[in-house]
Amino acid sequence: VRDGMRPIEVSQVDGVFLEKNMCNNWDKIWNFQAKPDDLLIASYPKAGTTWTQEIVDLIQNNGDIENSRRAPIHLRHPFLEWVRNSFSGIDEANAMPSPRTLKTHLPIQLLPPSFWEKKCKIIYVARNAKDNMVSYYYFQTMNKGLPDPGSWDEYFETFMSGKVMWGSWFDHVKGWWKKKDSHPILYLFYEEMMKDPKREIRKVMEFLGKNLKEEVLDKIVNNTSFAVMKNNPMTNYINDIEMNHSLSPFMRKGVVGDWKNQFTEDQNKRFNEDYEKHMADTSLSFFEEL
Ligand SMILES: Nc1ncnc2c1ncn2[C@@H]1O[C@H](COP(=O)(O)O)[C@@H](OP(=O)(O)O)[C@H]1O
Ligand SMILES: CCc1ccc(OS(=O)(=O)O)cc1
Repeated sequence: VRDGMRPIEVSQVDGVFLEKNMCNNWDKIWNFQAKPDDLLIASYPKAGTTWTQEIVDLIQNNGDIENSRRAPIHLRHPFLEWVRNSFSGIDEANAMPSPRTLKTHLPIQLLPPSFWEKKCKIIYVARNAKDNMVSYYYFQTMNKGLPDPGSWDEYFETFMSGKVMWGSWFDHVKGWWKKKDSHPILYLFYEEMMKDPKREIRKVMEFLGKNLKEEVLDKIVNNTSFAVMKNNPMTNYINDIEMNHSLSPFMRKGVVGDWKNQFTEDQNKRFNEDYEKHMADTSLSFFEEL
């Protein structure tokens, strides 16, 4: 597939749509050598990745705000599979001293096997499909490093068929959910993070084996709020040359239930029917409003 309007070509690895550069570099990605003390943050795109990254970074830095503002978030945590011009997430990760925190959007079956072999800790964050779809639509609108989404109605079909970058939302969230029973994976939900951020931040802290004082946790809650991250140039991607924030800001709304402003009644009905079928074989469930 070639997107004529943008400098991007899309291809597939094992039936999952990925940028062509990633597919051409697939051997290098697949053979990436993880280390036992690597921490991986994994997610479907637009599920709350950046939010989770900032929480993790602040916990690792014992709540030191200045330290977490040392660099934009994408430089603090290499985006493993991303390849662009001279940039390679794998090269960035290989050049980084340990302990490393890495980011990926790969579905479970495409994660380099060394992460399993080295028993690396993984934090996965998931978001309800409807809000995730709306957020992804606006992100593809503003990010010319991703395919043009077309109209909302067109995108609705594309998303439902899983023909988006990093593949089907359904396969992604279900695959990672299943794996958590046999591997150290902390599975977070965007909606739970919205409902009780301190409780979820504490979970991350415990998973990382840290013990921070209450006041430090409160500081992390405040500094990872939507409002603070939206104004923080180290988390809001304001200087990313591929993103046009005037079309839609990276830090867009940051709420649960925004899908109600986007889905038509018909789309909601169709979505719910398909959803039932796709999710019949999993114990995983989501809140789509708070
Ligand atoms: N601190 C925060 N609190 C709540 N939502 C946040 C957040 N930081 C980012 N987000 C939201 O998370 C989504 C981006 O996810 P990712 O980091 O995986 O790309 C966007 O959702 P919306 O587009 O719904 O606003 C963004 O606004
Ligand atoms: C186009 C590069 C890019 C940047 C960020 C992405 O997703 S997320 O913000 O981490 O969810 C995806 C692609």
